[in-house]
Amino acid sequence: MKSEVLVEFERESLGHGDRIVLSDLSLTLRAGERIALLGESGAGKSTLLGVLRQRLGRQAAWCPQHHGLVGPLSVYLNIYMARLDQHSALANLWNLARPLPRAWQEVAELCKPLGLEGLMKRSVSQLSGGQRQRVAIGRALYQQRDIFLGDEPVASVDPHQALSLLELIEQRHQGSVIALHQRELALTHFDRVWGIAEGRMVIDAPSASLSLADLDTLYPSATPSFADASSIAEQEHAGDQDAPEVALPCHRGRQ
Ligand SMILES: Nc1ncnc2c1ncn2[C@@H]1O[C@H](COP(=O)(O)OP(=O)(O)OP(=O)(O)O)[C@@H](O)[C@H]1O
Repeated sequence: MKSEVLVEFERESLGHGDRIVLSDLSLTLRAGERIALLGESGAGKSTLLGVLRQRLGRQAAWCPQHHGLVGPLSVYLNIYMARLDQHSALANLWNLARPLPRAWQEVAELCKPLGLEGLMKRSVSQLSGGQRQRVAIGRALYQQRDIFLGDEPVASVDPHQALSLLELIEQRHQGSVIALHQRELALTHFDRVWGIAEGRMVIDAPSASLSLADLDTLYPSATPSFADASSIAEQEHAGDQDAPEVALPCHRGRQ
């Protein structure tokens, strides 16, 4: 039996004002699905996530691409802000000046698996890019919603952290739609892949049925021919005996 349909698009066009980004979109998001959303920069991942967020409303936790954190405020307050609407105005005001013990404890428990426990009092403007990204994930987790929507939430962390963050997100949500560029993770840690290219959803398939080579087709501008690549290498490293070999983009996906 198929699970409940959460969002359905039927031959729709999505975009910004008069500008259409995705045409003729037919797509179904079902309860419990973990979806990796792939596509070149500018393909329309954020555009689709924005519409999903509108349609899912309070079912969805949101982790934006540029984090949306308030630099001068502490890690604690940035995470606490995710539930401002669940507390009274007085509690919120009090918390700005002096954290309430219960809220502090809740945020501290969340900070542990994010590796932020020693940083709760530090202002976000004093954190590294990866630490900020983990605060942004923490804020989305603190919303305690069913579905996690993330716009490249593991783009600034190392591969090991990316894995453990995805696992944490998975443990705490019934489903997710996550934009990312790590094709291996898309195949190994998600049920389904949505792939956008040239204004269309060109891949909508179980990850188990896809290969890295299939995902490479989403990045045409990152796949120069071997002849082109070696000619670039020759030009760039002419006369440079110790120059490193040019790494071909996406080479592991070729079969
Ligand atoms: N507010 C906006 N108004 C008009 N056009 C927009 C707006 N936001 C994005 N676009 C355009 O829509 C297209 C898709 O952008 P989008 O941000 O959805 O891509 P993306 O796949 O998320 O890219 P990236 O990986 O670089 O974040 C781009 O051509 C972009 O210039």
